[in-house]
Amino acid sequence: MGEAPAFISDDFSNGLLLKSKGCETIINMGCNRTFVIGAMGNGSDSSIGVRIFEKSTSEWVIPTVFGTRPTLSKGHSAIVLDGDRILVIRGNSTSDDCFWFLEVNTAFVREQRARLGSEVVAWSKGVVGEAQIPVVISGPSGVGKGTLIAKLMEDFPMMFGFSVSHTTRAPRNNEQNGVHYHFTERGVMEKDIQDGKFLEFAAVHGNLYGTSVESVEVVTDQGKRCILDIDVQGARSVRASSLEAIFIFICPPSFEELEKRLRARGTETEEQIQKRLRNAKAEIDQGTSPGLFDHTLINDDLETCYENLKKLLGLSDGSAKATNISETVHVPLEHTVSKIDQKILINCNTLHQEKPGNSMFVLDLSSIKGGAPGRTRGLNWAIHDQH
Ligand SMILES: Nc1nc2c(ncn2[C@@H]2O[C@H](COP(=O)(O)OP(=O)(O)O)[C@@H](O)[C@H]2O)c(=O)[nH]1
Ligand SMILES: Nc1ncnc2c1ncn2[C@@H]1O[C@H](COP(=O)(O)OP(=O)(O)O)[C@@H](O)[C@H]1O
Repeated sequence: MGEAPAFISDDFSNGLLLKSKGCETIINMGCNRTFVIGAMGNGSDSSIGVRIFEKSTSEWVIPTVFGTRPTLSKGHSAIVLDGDRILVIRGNSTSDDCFWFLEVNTAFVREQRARLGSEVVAWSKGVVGEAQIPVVISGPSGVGKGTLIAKLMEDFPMMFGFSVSHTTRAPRNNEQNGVHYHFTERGVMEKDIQDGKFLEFAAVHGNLYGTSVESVEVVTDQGKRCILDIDVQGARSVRASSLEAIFIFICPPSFEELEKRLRARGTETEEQIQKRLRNAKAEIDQGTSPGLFDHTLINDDLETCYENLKKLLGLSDGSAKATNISETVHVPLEHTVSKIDQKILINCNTLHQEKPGNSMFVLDLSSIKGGAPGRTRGLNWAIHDQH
């Protein structure tokens, strides 16, 4: 692309200032790079695009974009957070689709940049409220993971969401594509893994299984706590990744009982049952050895195990802390944004609206953790109505 446009502003090394032209915001990151966030760039017509002006070479770069992209709005504001990400606030929208993070130099972005050898950015949606860290549940085939997770989802539908994995295994009779798994061709899945779309993957019982970044994002974008049902290898990968989670291993009361359950379920051939039982030994060994899992639960009596699981997740009093989504507020098109320490102040000019006045929202960034898309969560906020 050609010359730098005339409207690029001077360098604002503290990153607090933004300048917009139409629906574009211009952010200088350090001395070398200017991010132009708006309609143009690599966004499709309906999403916010990003392009980067490299001052040292006077060249425009269109980065590879990870994560779910925000849809275009009539206007937005943007502000630099801690030098590694930009907070983008979509105007004329409500808090469930208002705060977006553009990760420009987080650990995840640096990792992907090194892997691809080209410029990378990553979007993630800011969910207002106490977003709780994902729950990883592992255990041998037939131990009752699916049964326990189904109970949790049924009892707390507003609180938990299931990360739908991809797998190359064939669906069972009762399984629906997109609900239990995304059933996928091996070649397609291998390509997606190569393209960095997976948080983790593993070969289990002769098939490929994996958690896509998007499958976790879909849940966290709803403000729900994500549950991952993954094998021990997957749990180890997640442990090693930047995704913070609580790790729970479900253990059978005995090997004989495991075999009985697996046979009683009646979903596998004899050959598949034998393979799963062989693998179960190693899984139980690894799962119960120290260091990987935070907690082990024995699933002997189902109700007792379920109660213990709820206890671990802070739900033992039976109270459904129904949702993480707090009060929804509207951020108008006209607003200003500033940053003081770990607080973002959004001052809304409501003069042109039905109920004129000024409202100030304060977003608390202290609970935001760095890392991959899907991790930039947990905004707390307070509303200071200045009517
Ligand atoms: N690493 C990894 N393992 C997965 C994933 N999804 C499912 N698994 C694991 O794959 C194994 C086989 O799952 P499945 O075929 O549904 O059989 P089941 O264990 O008998 O329910 C189980 O240990 C699951 O926890 C995933 O996304 N990643
Ligand atoms: N505590 C339990 N006691 C007896 N049967 C159980 C218990 N937990 C689960 N089951 C049964 O065992 C079988 C395997 O459970 P499932 O949830 O499919 O296991 P996983 O998802 O770990 O493979 C199912 O038929 C389920 O109804």
